[in-house]
Amino acid sequence: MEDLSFVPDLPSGPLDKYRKTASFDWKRLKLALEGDIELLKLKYKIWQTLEKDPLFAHNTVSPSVEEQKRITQLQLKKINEYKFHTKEMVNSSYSRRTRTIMTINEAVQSLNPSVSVKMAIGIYLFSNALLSLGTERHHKFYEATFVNRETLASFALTEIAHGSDARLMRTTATYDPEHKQFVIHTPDFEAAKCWVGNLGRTCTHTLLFAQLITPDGTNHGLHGFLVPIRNPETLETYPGLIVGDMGEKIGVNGIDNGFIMFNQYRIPRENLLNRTADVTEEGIYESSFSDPSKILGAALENLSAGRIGIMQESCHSIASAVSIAIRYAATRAQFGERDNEISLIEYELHQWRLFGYVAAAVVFRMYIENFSRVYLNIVEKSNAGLKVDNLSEAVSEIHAMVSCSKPLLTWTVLAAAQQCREACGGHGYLKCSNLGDIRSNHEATVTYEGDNNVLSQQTGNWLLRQFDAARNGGTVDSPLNTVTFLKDWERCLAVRFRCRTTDELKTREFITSTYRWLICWLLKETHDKYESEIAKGLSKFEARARSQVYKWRELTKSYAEYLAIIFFLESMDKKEDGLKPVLHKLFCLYGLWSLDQHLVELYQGGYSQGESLARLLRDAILELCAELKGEVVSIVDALAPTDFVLNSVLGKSDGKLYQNIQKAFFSQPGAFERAPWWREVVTLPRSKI
Ligand SMILES: Cc1cc2nc3c(=O)[nH]c(=O)nc-3n(C[C@H](O)[C@H](O)[C@H](O)COP(=O)(O)OP(=O)(O)OC[C@H]3O[C@@H](n4cnc5c(N)ncnc54)[C@H](O)[C@@H]3O)c2cc1C
Repeated sequence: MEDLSFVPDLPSGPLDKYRKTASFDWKRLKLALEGDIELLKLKYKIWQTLEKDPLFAHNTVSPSVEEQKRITQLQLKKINEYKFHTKEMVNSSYSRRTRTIMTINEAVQSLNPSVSVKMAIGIYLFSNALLSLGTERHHKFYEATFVNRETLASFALTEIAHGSDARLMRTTATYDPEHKQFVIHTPDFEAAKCWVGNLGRTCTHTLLFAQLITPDGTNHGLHGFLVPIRNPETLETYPGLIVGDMGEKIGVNGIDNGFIMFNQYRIPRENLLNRTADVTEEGIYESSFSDPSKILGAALENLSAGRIGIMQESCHSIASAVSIAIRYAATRAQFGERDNEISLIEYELHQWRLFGYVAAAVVFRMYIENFSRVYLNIVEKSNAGLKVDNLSEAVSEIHAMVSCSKPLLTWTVLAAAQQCREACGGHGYLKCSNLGDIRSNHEATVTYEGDNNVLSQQTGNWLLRQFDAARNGGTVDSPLNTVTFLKDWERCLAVRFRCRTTDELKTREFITSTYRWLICWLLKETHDKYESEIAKGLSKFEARARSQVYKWRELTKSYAEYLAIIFFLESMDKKEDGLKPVLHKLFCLYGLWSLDQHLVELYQGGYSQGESLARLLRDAILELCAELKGEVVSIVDALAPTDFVLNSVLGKSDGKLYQNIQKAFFSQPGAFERAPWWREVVTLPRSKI
């Protein structure tokens, strides 16, 4: 067994009562959730290093927005100086290097999400784009960004008037053969690029997406360009640019989101990222794709890694949120007798509100860990020119998986953060509970890198294509095996609910087969609805828009939940035996808790009749909550980062709730002082004037 002594022991205290009842060793579970001991060590090394550095000390009062930007940028610089990205890591295989980058990002995210977003966009997304969209001639920019950390970049796609619909964006890059340059231009404010992270104050370059126009006037669609923005020595923007900071947001204020307008701004021809398409010196357009939308697709596919990063960060946010709420629930008592009050964790209602999210935190973590591994292996093989069976089908399947999983995870984490805040009552509303910051810093993930409601529609497209193939005797293209069952869709749909006891529901067979029924039924419903709209004469776009509510959207959500479940199970089977009983309970709780939200469809589609499905399902959920009560404190010990990183007065691992709150109140700057503005509000009696 691995030596886990580098994970510090937890202090003894009031939480011991519930720690003693756990059936497993929390450090072993921690390792199982991380999936790799070297990466777990790296995380602790980062946390322990940053804890000692005053630049990373927590503030008791929120600094001004400008100050948050300054601190975030300084923190990023310092992280680069610490060189957690060792030479060995830079030179390791693609898959190892990316997993290490992702680990550094996650470790930093738990401490300050603004820094990790800055780093993810400014270094990783940009350098990844240079590798996948650029060629040899862009390698020096890769070196400057990824290896030497001299360049900080940004990613400029969104415009004021167009976000989700990238195709109609209006920034142009017109080729000038005389000077061998592209001329970038913004026709008006509605076409200004906006929301661009790092652009407002700091970035030196941006990866710009603009409509490429050749001298014959042909528009070849959106392409990626490498565009210098600021002098790296003075941080002054170059002439021909109007660049501004977007001001205060409702979260992640350490990031300088900016807008930009280009006034006939010239860049060298070589700054076109030309892996998929190029323009010759004379101005002739050459592409390996015949369809311009495919070029955009290839460019945006690069975002998959970014979306996986968002999912990993979301796993950390939910882990922190539930850790705070569970430790609070175990140490906070309300009602009962004096000296024998009842801890919140004993209440069934409280368990039901929180334990589903604890289960989600564990299932998501193992799902994403397993999925990232599969994804990176495929990319690595394909980059190395090795044969990957059905590569293009695998890429489509991965895109479909990511496009519904990012919505599922980010939405669930947002709901979890809110529930955890409420579960800590008034104290949860304190800034020093950290639940407010976890929630508001997480919130934007449901919108950026693809708005959830729009992004998940792409999963529906792919699922319906596979369903069509299955119905017409064609091939279901699912190299990752996520929907191979569609070949037997009629048999899946013939399954009926037959259980008589809750134990029969607490099984992988019940949960997975019910999900397969649900997906097949929703596919059929969505397909029928879509076809009926087409039959009325609507275009494909209109028919799709008319098939979203209760159909397409439910379908992609169910598929995402199914993915989480099957990838979790595959991972669980490889874990040590001592952890399997608790992991099985968490799996069952997540599966049944999620199915509970689909009861309407299960009845509507005739999967079950009568009251027993709803009754048994809900009884099973409550039984699982009761069974997990003795485990849950140790589960969150495995999920939680160090106390310094968790940064919550309610969630400290010593469980000394009231001592910790007192310390926070008593050390609040100026807490006991008379208000400095007291003179302005006191009305003195006339006689004393
Ligand atoms: C904190 C933050 C950071 C960001 N960073 C960057 C960055 O670095 N670079 C960058 O380029 N962009 C960035 N963005 C922008 C982000 O990518 C866009 O906000 C996102 O793509 C959504 O586009 P939009 O805001 O124009 O929303 P819209 O497309 O206008 O959507 C508004 C609403 O309408 C709904 N909607 C749209 N189309 C449909 C449809 N067909 N059917 C049903 N509903 C629909 C959407 O679901 C959404 O709820 C950032 C945004 C935020 C909040």
